[in-house]
Amino acid sequence: MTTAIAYLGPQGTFTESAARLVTASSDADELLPCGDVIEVLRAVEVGDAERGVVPIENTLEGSVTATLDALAFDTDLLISGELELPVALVAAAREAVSLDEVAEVHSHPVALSACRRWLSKSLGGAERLEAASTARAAATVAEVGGPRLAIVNPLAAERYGLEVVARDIADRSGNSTRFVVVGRTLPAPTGWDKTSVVVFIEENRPGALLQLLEIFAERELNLTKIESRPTKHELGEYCFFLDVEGHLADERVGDALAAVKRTHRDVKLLGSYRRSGARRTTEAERIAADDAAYRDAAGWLADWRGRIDRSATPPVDPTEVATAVRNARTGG
Ligand SMILES: O=C(O)C(=O)Cc1ccccc1
Repeated sequence: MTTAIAYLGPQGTFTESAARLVTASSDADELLPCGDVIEVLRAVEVGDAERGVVPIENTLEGSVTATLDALAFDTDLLISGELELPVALVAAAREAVSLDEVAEVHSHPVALSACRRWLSKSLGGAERLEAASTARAAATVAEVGGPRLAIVNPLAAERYGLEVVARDIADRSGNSTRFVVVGRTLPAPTGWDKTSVVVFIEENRPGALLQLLEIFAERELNLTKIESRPTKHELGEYCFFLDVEGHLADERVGDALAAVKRTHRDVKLLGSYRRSGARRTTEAERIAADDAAYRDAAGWLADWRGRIDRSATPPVDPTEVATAVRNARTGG
């Protein structure tokens, strides 16, 4: 059984840095670079890797839609963890080039969008070419050379022998990316967790989304993400990606998910896993206290249900009472 970790490659991607952190805290013995997100998932599905690491969200660009769609439509693997990393973007070329000579800029769509302003200000005339990853773009530019730039991780520039021509080119500082670890396991609760689901709303009717959100609001559950994506069946038909604080083993979260399943049926669990960032003790305590209250209430109800006498017949029959009342009125 392999312990390899598949990731969006080739070597030098931001995802590789994330995968290395996962390796450092596990017994994984090998990193397996893959050409795109679907390939990462396939590597785990066929057993070439035990887990996979893929980018899911960027602070400047929002969701990595290829990943959301792959998780919703192309696999039954589950998210088992997440991590957030700062992302520094540089522009690099095979040999020194002046910015006004650049004819092509290659990179992953998220990286191209994250430095949109710099691109239009400094490279207005250059063609933008999307690559499967930043390192893929670096490899292309290293191979072809000429008046071409790749927008990449500084480490990738070094690895592919490129020369950095501009640094810190993202539209805002503090650009970071969230990566998820996917596999077959549903990890146990840690007290600081998150649950991701996709809900397919069957009927397009007023209030359908509100009804879904109310399930969480009524239970005082915090949603950290809500995003709609086309279902790809019909124009105008959407599904909703929700991230809710807490683990599906938490009573309150379980209760909400059961309500979502009851009202929407077509619900896909994407995973229940430890949230990134430091655990907030007060929040963890609230969840524990809350679970105790839910269990108390369930126990109270179970006690009363246990006292039901199923052999007892009702002491009065309403139809007999109605007949008696009518007869008394008519003097019959
Ligand atoms: O292409 C990469 O290096 C990736 O890991 C995907 C990505 C691209 C841009 C920002 C963050 C992650």
